[in-house]
Amino acid sequence: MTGYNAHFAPREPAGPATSASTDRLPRTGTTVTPTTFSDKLSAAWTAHQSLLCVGLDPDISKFPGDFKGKSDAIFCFSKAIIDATADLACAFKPQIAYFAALRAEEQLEAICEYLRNTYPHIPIVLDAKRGDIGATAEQYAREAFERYGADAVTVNPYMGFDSVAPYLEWKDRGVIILCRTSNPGGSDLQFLQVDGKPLYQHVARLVAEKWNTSGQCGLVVGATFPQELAEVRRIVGDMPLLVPGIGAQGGDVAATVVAGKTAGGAGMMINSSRAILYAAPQAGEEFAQAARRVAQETRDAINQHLA
Ligand SMILES: O=C(O)c1cc(=O)[nH]c(=O)n1[C@@H]1O[C@H](COP(=O)(O)O)[C@@H](O)[C@H]1O
Repeated sequence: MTGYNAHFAPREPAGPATSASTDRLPRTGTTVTPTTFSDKLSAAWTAHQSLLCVGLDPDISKFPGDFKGKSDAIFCFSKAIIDATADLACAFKPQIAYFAALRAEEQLEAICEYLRNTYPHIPIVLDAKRGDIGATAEQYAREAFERYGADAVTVNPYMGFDSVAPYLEWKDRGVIILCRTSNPGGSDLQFLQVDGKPLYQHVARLVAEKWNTSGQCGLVVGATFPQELAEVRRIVGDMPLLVPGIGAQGGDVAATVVAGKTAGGAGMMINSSRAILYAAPQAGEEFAQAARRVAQETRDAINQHLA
C-alpha cells in the first residue's frame, strides 16, 4: 500500500516547546521524523504540550459577517482558525459533512493540503464515521487517505472486521473506531448487555486484542461519559482515544482527563469544535483571537489535571 512519502512532502520533526514551566506531557530527548499516525500524534502531544484536538466543523450560518457571500468562505474561516490555534493543538479534526453538504469538498481538500504544507507535524483526523462492505470501504479509505491525505479517519465498527480491514491496510494511518459515543442516543445500542457486558466494552476489547495488529487503531469515547472512558482506558492500555464532548456538549474537562489519561500522562485527543470555532469575542477581539483564547484556556485546563 502506498505510504506517506510517496504522496506528500517529507515530514518535519516537531519543534520543541519553549516554556518549561507549562510542561505536563512527557518529553523525549531525540527528534525523529514520525512515519506513522501514532508517532506523529505522540510528537505533537509533546511538541505542543497539548491533548487538545481542534474540531473543524465550519457552519457558514455562524461565520462573522465579512465571510458572507465569499465562494471560499469555508476555507478562509477554517484557515484563520487553524493559524490561530495550531501551536495549541495536538490534532485537527475536519468533519466531512460540513463540507459535503455544501458541495465544498474542494475546500476540504485545500484545507488538508494547507495543513500538510504549513503544519506537517500536526495530524489530520478526518471525521467521516464511515462503515460499509469491504469493496466500498476500500474507496472510502482512498477518499480519506489519498484524496484528503488524512493521517487518520473515524470509522464505524457496526459492520464488523471486513468493513474495517481496508482502512487497516494503510499501515501508516490511524483508524479511529467508534466505541462509546458522546451523544445520549449512543446508549441505545452501545449499552446493550451482551454476555454480561455492555456492547461498547466488547468493541474496545475486540479492537485492542484482535484488530489492532499494526498498532494503528484508536477508539472514540465521549467526554460526556467519564466512567465509561475510564473503563475503556483500563481495557485498551495506551491506545490513543479521540474524546469529543467537552465544550458545547458540556463534558467535564477534569473528569475526562483523570478518566482517560495514560500512565505516561497522554493518550487522548480531546476534541472541542463549536466552543472554539464560535467563541464569543470579548471587547477588542476578533473571531480568530477569541478562538485562540478559548483553545488556550481549554489546553491549559486539560494540562492542569494531567500532573
Ligand atoms: O467521531 C467524532 O468526532 C464524534 C464522536 C462522538 O461520539 N461525538 C462527537 O461529537 N463527535 C464529533 O465531535 C465534534 C463535536 O463537536 P462539538 O460538540 O461542537 O465540540 C463533532 O464533529 C461531532 O461529529
